[in-house]
Amino acid sequence: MSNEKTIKSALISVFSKDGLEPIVKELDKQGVTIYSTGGTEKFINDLGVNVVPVEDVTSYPSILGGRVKTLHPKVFGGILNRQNHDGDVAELAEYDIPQIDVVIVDLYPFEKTVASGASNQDIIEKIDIGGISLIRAAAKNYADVICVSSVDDYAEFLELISENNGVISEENRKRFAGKAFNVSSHYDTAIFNYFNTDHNEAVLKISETNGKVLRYGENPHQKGFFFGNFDELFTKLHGKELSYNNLLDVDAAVNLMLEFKNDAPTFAILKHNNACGLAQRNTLHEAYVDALAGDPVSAFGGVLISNKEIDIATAQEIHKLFCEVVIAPSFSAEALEVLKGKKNRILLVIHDIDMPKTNVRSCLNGVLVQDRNSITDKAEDLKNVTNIAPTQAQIDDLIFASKICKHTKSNTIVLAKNKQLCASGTGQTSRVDALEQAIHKAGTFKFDLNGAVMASDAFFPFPDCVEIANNAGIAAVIQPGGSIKDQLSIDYCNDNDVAMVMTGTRHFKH
Ligand SMILES: NC(=O)c1ncn([C@@H]2O[C@H](COP(=O)(O)O)[C@@H](O)[C@H]2O)c1NC=O
Repeated sequence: MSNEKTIKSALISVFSKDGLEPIVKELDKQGVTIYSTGGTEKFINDLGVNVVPVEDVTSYPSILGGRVKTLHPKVFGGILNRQNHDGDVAELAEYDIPQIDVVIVDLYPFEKTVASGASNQDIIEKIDIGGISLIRAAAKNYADVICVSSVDDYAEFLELISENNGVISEENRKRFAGKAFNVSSHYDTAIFNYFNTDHNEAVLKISETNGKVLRYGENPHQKGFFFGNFDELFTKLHGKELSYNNLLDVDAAVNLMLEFKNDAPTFAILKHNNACGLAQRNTLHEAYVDALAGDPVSAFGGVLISNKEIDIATAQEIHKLFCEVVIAPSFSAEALEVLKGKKNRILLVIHDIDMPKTNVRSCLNGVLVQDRNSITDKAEDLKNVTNIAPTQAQIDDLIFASKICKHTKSNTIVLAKNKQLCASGTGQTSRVDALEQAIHKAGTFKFDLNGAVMASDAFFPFPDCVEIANNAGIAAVIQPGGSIKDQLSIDYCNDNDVAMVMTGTRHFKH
């Protein structure tokens, strides 16, 4: 597939002029005729390079405030004609249409304008029409034309023309056409998603152009990729590349800690997406020590997150533990110095931005999409259903436990006391199993469950769980309620002086 073509003419119309200068100079050196639009033409002129205004080709001015400038048969004829087609060649001559061999476009920055919070009118004006049409036309006719559709490709294009003195193979023209359709489809996806903010259309369009190849997927024999903007959420200060499993744990950790964002110092340790330790204290150091006490065995190799700056005292404690990732809103300089002491330890500063409002996951031969679980149980939402009401300290613990429960794999039971996670049962097929796992674990790490509270992600279908919990010393329970047999659990609690509140909100996490 060699079919080489020598560049003799180029149409350049770019929003950002950054990085264009060396290309213009190289094209000029090779004697290429350059056509260009308003601002780009001025830029090229200012470089002292000869340039033909596109108006000279179209014999028409740029109109409607620039909405129409290259949209003309003489421009698109010059790009779309087939050079091996006698009819096309004759029409070019008949209508005095110049041949165009290269199209270089940088589109109006639609996504950036949306992200900047600009007005609707400003955003609409940043929907590029002429530029996207130039890209599509040039890419379609890659048999004769090369399309440079992004600033990201300038360096490669410059190398191609410099090395081969303007001669471009069909292979390269086709490759650049592929890049161009990537640019145009991504651009249109962004526009569609702007118009479909209320999800009125049951259509999912995701376009991620900065995919990252991961070392491997969940296991070494699986390929893995991450499609997303990691740098928007985090600044990575130190450590090895994040793996597929690290990313999943980081996601779980961030979502969990958002529940405690504005609270007193809180520290969480996660393993395989579930919290194995979490505590809230007056200082971060105490919070870390008590989070670790929740399960010092599971904490090995875990992901750590705090809602406050990591100070030196906390860092010195953390440094004794082998952990994969530490995430915090900031690190003091001394803390950073200590934590950098392990070469591979990943240190991430989390930025203050919102997480997406929807969750997406693969399902069968498609994807499932749902709203993010944005409900956090609050004291004012609790309905006391037992004769005795929980004390204020118990209410605080119930809310604390419920927040952890919401971010733990179902079925789950979370046991907590004095703002410390005592233990949880995670991802069990029965609620009783989850509770028994939690009680067993609490015993392993010597927690006294007398006076502790229990949170359940879903209702109790039978009174068995409250009975087992009461026998373990649990004093108060939080659950959504909604079982036809709720009364049996309520009766048991009343007979045994256990307080129970209902939230009306289920927190399944599958
Ligand atoms: N209206 C048109 O015919 C048209 N042709 C090219 N553009 C865009 O105009 C920009 C360049 O404009 P200028 O050279 O005037 O700075 C580029 O982002 C290009 O994609 C156009 N603008 C928007 O659609």
